[in-house]
Amino acid sequence: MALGLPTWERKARIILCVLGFVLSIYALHVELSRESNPDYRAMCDLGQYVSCSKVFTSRWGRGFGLVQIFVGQESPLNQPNSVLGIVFYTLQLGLGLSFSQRAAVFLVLASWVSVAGSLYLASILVFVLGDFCMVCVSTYAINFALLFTNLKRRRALNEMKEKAE
Ligand SMILES: C/C(=C\C[C@@]12O[C@]1(C)C(=O)c1ccccc1C2=O)CCC[C@H](C)CCC[C@H](C)CCCC(C)C
Repeated sequence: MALGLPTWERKARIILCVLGFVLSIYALHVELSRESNPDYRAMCDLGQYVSCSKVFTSRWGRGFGLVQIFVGQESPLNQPNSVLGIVFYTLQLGLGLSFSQRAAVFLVLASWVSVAGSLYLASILVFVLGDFCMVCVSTYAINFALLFTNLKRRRALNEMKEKAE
């Protein structure tokens, strides 16, 4: 079954998804800790302009700062970005282990959305918050690498299908 799929693809996916998942959990932990205690200092708070908790608790840290325009800040729909990240990496890992062609197409699409989201969040980071958030930048790198992995995978699955016909 796995014939034709590059062997590194599965390994790369597992590593990237686990990393992204752990970083998202950590971001969620920092955000919730900081919200309940303003004096909380996270490991990734290294200075005034290198502060992750400042970024996570900003208005862009929930629903990309966009959801609250439509539903209000306190709405249950306005979840932290990291919750979306947890869902995203879980899907990427779960569906990525199946050999379904349709799943592969969905993974590529979701990956493009995450890269667009990363570019958006990166520009907020640089131009609005003026902060360097290492956890954020790491997740952008993971999202780019995951897109590359997903594109490779879709191509390989397509070639397998053509050979079978
Ligand atoms: C920890 C993480 C992102 C980091 C961060 O978001 C954080 C936490 C944040 O508070 C923040 C504030 C201000 C500027 C930048 C930032 C961020 O950088 C994970 C998201 C990863 C990725 C950007 C998720 C993309 C999900 C897609 C929308 C998927 C859609 C597909 C669906 C079918 C599930």
